[in-house]
Amino acid sequence: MFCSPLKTPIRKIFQKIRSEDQEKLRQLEIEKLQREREETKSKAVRNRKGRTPRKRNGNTGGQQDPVEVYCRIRPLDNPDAEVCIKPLSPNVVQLCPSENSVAATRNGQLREYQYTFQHVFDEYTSQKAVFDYVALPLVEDIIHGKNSLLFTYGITSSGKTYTMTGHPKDQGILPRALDVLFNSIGGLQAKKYVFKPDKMNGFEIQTEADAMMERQKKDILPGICPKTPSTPRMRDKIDFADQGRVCDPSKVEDVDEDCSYAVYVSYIEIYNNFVYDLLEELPYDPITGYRPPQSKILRTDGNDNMYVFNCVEVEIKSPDEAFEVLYKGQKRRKVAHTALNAESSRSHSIFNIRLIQAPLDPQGEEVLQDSDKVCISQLSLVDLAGSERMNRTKNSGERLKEAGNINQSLMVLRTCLEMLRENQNNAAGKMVPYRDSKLTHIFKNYFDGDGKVRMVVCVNPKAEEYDETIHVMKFAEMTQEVLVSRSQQVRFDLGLTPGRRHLNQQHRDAVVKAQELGDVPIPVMTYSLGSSFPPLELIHADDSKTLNILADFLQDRYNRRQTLLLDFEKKQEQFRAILIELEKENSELKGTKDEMESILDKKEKHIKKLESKVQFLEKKQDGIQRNYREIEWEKRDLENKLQDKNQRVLRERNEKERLKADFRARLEMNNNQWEQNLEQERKKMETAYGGQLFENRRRMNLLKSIVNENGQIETETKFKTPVPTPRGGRQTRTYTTPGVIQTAKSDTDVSKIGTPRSRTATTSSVVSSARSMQNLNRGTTPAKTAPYNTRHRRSKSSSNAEVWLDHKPSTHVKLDTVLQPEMKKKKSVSKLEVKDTKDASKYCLTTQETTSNGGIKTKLYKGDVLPTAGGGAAVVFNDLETLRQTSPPRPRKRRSSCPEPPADLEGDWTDTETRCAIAMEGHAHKRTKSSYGTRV
Ligand SMILES: Nc1ncnc2c1ncn2[C@@H]1O[C@H](COP(=O)(O)OP(=O)(O)OP(=O)(O)O)[C@@H](O)[C@H]1O
Repeated sequence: MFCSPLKTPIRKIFQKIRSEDQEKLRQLEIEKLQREREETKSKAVRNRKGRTPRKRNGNTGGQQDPVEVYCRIRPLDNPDAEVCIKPLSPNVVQLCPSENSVAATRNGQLREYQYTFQHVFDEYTSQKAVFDYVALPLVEDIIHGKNSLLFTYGITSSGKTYTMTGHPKDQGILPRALDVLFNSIGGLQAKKYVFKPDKMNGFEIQTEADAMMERQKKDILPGICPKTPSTPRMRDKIDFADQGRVCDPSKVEDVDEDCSYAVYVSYIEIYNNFVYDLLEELPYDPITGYRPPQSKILRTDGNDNMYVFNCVEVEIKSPDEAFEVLYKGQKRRKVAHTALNAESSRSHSIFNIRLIQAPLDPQGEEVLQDSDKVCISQLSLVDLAGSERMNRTKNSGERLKEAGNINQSLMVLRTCLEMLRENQNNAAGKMVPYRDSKLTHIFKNYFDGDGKVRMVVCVNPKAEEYDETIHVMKFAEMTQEVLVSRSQQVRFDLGLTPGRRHLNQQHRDAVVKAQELGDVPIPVMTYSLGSSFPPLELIHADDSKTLNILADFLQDRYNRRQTLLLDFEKKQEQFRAILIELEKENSELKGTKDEMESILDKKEKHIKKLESKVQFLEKKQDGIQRNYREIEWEKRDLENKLQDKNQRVLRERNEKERLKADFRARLEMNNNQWEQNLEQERKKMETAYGGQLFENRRRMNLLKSIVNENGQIETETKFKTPVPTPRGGRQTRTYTTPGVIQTAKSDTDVSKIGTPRSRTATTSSVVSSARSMQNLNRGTTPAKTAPYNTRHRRSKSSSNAEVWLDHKPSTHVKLDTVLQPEMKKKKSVSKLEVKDTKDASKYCLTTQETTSNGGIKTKLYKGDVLPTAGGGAAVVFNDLETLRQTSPPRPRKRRSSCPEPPADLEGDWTDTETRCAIAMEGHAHKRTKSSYGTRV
């Protein structure tokens, strides 16, 4: 089938293809540019991730500061108790031994010792004062990118934990430090996960988009889909405000606003010289409960800093979050009840606050994506376990072991500091045994590196504590002599506009306002050189103060101008680079455009060619369609004719069927007619036979008497005629000579009987004539009584005209019997052929068999040959002659009047008759209903 062509739309299709091609080219160009940009971006990201972040970018500048030691005396539990220590001045304490002290008993004299510290806090000093004095400068340092270590030292129950942590209502250094830190950087914090730990003590920077993805993954999604109970999350949130916590309002002023900040905390303890992570989520087993924590190992990072490997660091965004972490860690901390302290710390705890800061990008929007410009500063707040005398604590078992380890680690700390001092004073260069204890190993960086180290020596003024306190004082005094390198404040001199975060915020606010007001033009970002000039009026000629203020102001203004110029130049450079890039892109695009235009020209030419080809094909298609229509008409015409013929054939077939049925009906009618006629004939014959039978019997008796007289002839005559039963079946009636009655066993027997009569003759004597019997029979039998085929009449010609077909098998033995059948005209055959039956009207079959007494019995079956409708012949047997040859003749005996018939007569006769039913014609036919003959 051909489709109808769409001539006009083809042009439109071509135009569409052309425009699609152009569009595709444009898209390809855009994709190419995007790919190039992404590649450059990913290269930048790869370069960024490959670097290890620097810990800090300041240098020591060769300056050193001694470890600052503060002394805090706790109040007595019993105000009336004797004291062994009293502050003499803000820096000096005096240690007075009690009379019971070991030193007093040993020396026998009560000697007083004075110790000078950075500051001495008496028992009335508040937590706030201690914090402001000791820890606030350290918080300032951490914000300025410096490291600091603050630890509390003292004997057990001297107030170390109280000083470091305090109570919710009376907070110690740690919570206050967190408060101040968040008060200072709260609004300058980067979004969560912008700074991400690299698990090697460093941090990497993520874009805000990546950080948002991580927030969704870690914080939002687990909240939406809570974890299974087998891995319990953090304990329920604690509201610290409910516990009466009062925030410290202090704030560090000098914070770089053009930086972004993030706070990470970790909480570890050193217990029995093993490091444990107090914030680690312990695996939970429903049967055994929480699994015990695994100790951590210490490692050195790329900057030779010690850190706890695989330690959990939590990013916190508010003091409350920090307190949750602190609370969680404290619950896990090893605390025990001892004789000297109800809640004695059995481990050294270290709470690390790490502040990560990085400058903002030039727009003041996001963190600058440069890992080299990241500063990590750390404040370690350490609550040491208290040294204790074994005999005083009366510890045993586990507590005793703990105490041993605590004392051991404190001893190592003492040794390390002594060694350091010695090295610093004498340049001894001895190896400091930091590795002897985890406590000293972990703080190695603070003593070897730069930063600030402060110690608060806590003292219990109880007189009984004198002997131990004196050791603490000695250690504290010695520690003050150890020098630690000073850190420099971090400054990111990148030449970026100072105050860009603030300006950006102002600009954003202005844009929002302008959008709200509608018509007002959107303001552009402006840069300022700082505040206006200070008052310049000189009070007197030597007013150096005003001049100094002016000089500072001008210096600051100059600095700002320089920074702005730098920023401007940098931006110019960037702009130029972008312009060059764009110019390159432009020229490349021009080249591509020319290329594309030439491709387009080629394609247009190709399209024109295709259009002319299409026109030619359209014409060709028109011609083909015309032909197709004509063929279509012809086809339809032929189909109509074929349909007519089919109908005619169908009609004729129906007519034939009808004729056939008609013919069959007529045939059946004729058959019925014939059957009725036959039935009538049969009935007539039966009535005729009745009279004839009587006559035959009479004659038979006559014949018997003749035979008896001569004693030579034995004759038996049997007639079997089927008589119709009242029910339409057949009944067999046997006629025989008197005294011999034979009855057929069944209808089958009757049907087997082919001839109505039989005769037996012996040849051993002269004989009577069977012929006379034959004639007798023939004379009494009416010709028309033949029951088998009414259509073929028996020949009525004389015996002279009869032509016999004498059928003798080749094995026939000729006997010299006197009595022979009379066959005037005969044709002898040993093998019967159909053609032999053509001229014959009579048929005789001769068979021979030996008898039991050695004689030969010859049987002659005779019958009429009748032509059949199929062109063959049928033999109706009607006579049987039996010739017996016996030897030698026995003396003559008088026979009984009714001799017994031979026993085998009936069977033989029947058997042979069956054998005679041989097909003589070349084709098969159905058996007729007649039981007297066999049609062949
Ligand atoms: N300055 C102080 N003002 C009021 N109470 C204090 C002070 N110092 C300590 N205390 C109290 O003294 C007790 C013991 O103090 P703390 O637990 O802090 O001692 P410690 O040195 O940490 O002991 P340990 O080494 O055994 O852990 C606590 O009940 C605490 O409240």
